[in-house]
Amino acid sequence: MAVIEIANLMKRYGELTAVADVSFSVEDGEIFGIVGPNGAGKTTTVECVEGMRAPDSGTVRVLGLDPRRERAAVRRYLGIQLQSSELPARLKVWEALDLYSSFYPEPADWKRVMAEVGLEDKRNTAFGKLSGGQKQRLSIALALVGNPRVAVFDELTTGLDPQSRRDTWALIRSIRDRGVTIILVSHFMDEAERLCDRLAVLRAGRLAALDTPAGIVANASVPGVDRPTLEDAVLALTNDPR
Ligand SMILES: Nc1ncnc2c1ncn2[C@@H]1O[C@H](COP(=O)(O)OP(=O)(O)OP(=O)(O)O)[C@@H](O)[C@H]1O
Repeated sequence: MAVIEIANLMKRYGELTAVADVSFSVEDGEIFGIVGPNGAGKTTTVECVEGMRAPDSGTVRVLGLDPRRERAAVRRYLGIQLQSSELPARLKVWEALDLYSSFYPEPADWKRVMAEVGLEDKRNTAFGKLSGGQKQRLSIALALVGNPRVAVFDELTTGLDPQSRRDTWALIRSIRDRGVTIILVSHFMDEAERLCDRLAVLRAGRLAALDTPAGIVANASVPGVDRPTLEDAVLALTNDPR
């Protein structure tokens, strides 16, 4: 079953066409990655899924609902990762979780979510005193506290040390194993390869490829490289002057 369906999405900012024509579906229980260079339209695409931007044309459906016209209903099903700078510095970890869970009609038990992301021992710590990795884990917890069917993570592990990145990947897998469908916007090809079931590769607002990471590598034509990596394949697709 498709949880998210995007058909011929187009979005302009004035003269600039950020998303020209993008179509894909995300299946229930997938970890679906969106990759591509800066400015390719990744964030704009997920903002249309979240209902934060109105498409100029095309359709977006989340569990069959229109994220603009049925925004309140869609918000109940979607967990969105905050940019970590968006929380007040003095808010404590438990207060943030308690506050966010109050926004949802059927929230998860925030104490369980706090334990799942490994922040129990920081429950009384103010947001401003957390390390970068702990802030990131709190932002993941806040995306999960509403008990979402779909969670959207944009640049999940940017700025994290190698161990924290691996811990975050394990956390994302365990969230998926609980039945949450995940959309991940990433610049890290190792992350996309290890975590994602399928990838949409965007280039200048269009789909350059839609396949499993292994499928993208297998179909890549990277001149002069015998055994291309996913990064080689994605760079070849997104640098193609066609
Ligand atoms: N609010 C806005 N107003 C005007 N132009 C915008 C706005 N948001 C994004 N853009 C432009 O739209 C294009 C696509 O931006 P978008 O943020 O969707 O790309 P992205 O693939 O997420 O890039 P990045 O990897 O740098 O985050 C870019 O050229 C960007 O400058």
